[in-house]
Amino acid sequence: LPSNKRRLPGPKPKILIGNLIDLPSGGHEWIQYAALARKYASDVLYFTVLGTPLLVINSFEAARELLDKRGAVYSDRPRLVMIKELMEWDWNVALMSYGKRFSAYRRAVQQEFQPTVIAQSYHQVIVREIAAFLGRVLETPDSLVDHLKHMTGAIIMMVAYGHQVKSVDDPFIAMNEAVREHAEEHPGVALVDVFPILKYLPTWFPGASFQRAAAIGRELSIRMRVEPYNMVKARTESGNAIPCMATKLLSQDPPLEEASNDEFVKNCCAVVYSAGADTTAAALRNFTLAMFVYPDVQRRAQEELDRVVGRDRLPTFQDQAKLPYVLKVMKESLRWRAMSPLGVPHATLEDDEFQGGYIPKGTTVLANIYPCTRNPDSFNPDRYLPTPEKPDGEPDPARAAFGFGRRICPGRFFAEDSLFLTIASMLHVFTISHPESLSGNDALEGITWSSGLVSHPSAFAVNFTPRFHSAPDVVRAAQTSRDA
Ligand code: HEM
Repeated sequence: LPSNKRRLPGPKPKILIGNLIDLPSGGHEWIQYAALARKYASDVLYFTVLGTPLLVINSFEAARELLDKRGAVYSDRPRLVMIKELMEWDWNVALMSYGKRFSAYRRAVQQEFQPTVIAQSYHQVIVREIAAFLGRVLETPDSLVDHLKHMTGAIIMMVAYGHQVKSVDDPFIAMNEAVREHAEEHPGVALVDVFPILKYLPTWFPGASFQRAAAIGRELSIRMRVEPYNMVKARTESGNAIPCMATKLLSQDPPLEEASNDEFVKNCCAVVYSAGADTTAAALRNFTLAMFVYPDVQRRAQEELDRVVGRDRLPTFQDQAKLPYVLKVMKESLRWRAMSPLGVPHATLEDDEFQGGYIPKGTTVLANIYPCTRNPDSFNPDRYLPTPEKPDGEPDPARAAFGFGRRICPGRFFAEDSLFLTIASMLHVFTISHPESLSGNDALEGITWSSGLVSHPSAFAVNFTPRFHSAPDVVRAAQTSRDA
């Protein structure tokens, strides 16, 4: 640090390695960062790792101030040698450095997922896949994880590529799963991110196992972009195109920043394919857990559904305005456990100062979403109701769960819509319960959440019991009418 600059709070760096051994690891890192923030009585923590600065933000206010209000400075992404350079995922707008090329991609993705387009073009896909999902849960209630993978994958594949997923063994779902597993085994911060020089080691070099991992990651990166895209191209050429994001972008000119429209469309659709399914599935697993941990919340939501929807049909998007409690259950599912607890790292484009401390250009910035929301442990949809002290209720958790500033998730409206209707439908059709009828903290015993870009709860057993006699008929009727 320049001698006239003050270092922000955080553990004292050691010679050469800096804070390498102070960085939380071994799971639930977001809780460890929050504890460090309390220890240093600061909502921002500053580390240096082998010369590279890292800032971890631990409060909503600091995240708003830095990432939202100072977006011109805080919207870059770090170098990420392993993912971007070795695995060659640099085509992915979520990882792209800030600049003209990024803006062109971001604009295209954002336009496809604004509320008017979603309502016009995608609601019907969501509605159809939810009916199919409910049917599968009725048939094999023990396979929730597979059913969620199937549904979220099917929605995204239809929206992005016009591809109808027929089973959880669909090759594109399997490919996405392979990417997810690979990312979990080889998390973003590999040794090569700390020592970029390692990138030049050949794969056969002892200790260069990351090179072999990178080779697999590279192959997946290519297949993921090329294979679904080629399918759309082949269908278009044979006159059987199904309207979707890919066909729409193909009919337009590429932005000036990109010479080839093929590449542009391939990259835009692949980012939606890679970012859109797993996050939504994680949110729905957290929701399911919360429902047997908090049976009173479940009951209140179901009373509202009985009042508004009755028992002859499934809930629809048109019911949303009349289902304020169910909507708050959805919001609370975004807050209770973050699907992406440390978000995607931002990076600074210029030197900056905050609370009297210095933040150099090129600092990696993590927003720890976990402490950004208060009372993290109780699932309480009533927290959003106005009180005399808080006339607007507590802040909408979507303002943290989807990240911040110019990099905020462009899929957030789409994600919230899919979550709302899935949650309303699951609550309408099923009583969700713990197999041994446990509730409260006892029902959470032993459950942990994975680290990584997307955080999933560990496996848990759950019972889905049709809530009323005709519930299976209501689902079957919805499947038939929506298939027609
Ligand atoms: C519950 C579901 C979802 C959650 C919790 C979620 C969360 C996030 C978060 C935390 C970020 C990082 C924001 C930041 O850097 O500050 C992000 C970025 C992104 N998300 Fe989502 N997301 C979800 C669903 C989706 C969906 C459905 C799509 C696609 C339609 C999508 C597309 C993207 C893209 C393209 C980015 C990169 C944005 C950029 O770098 O500018 N996400 N998301």
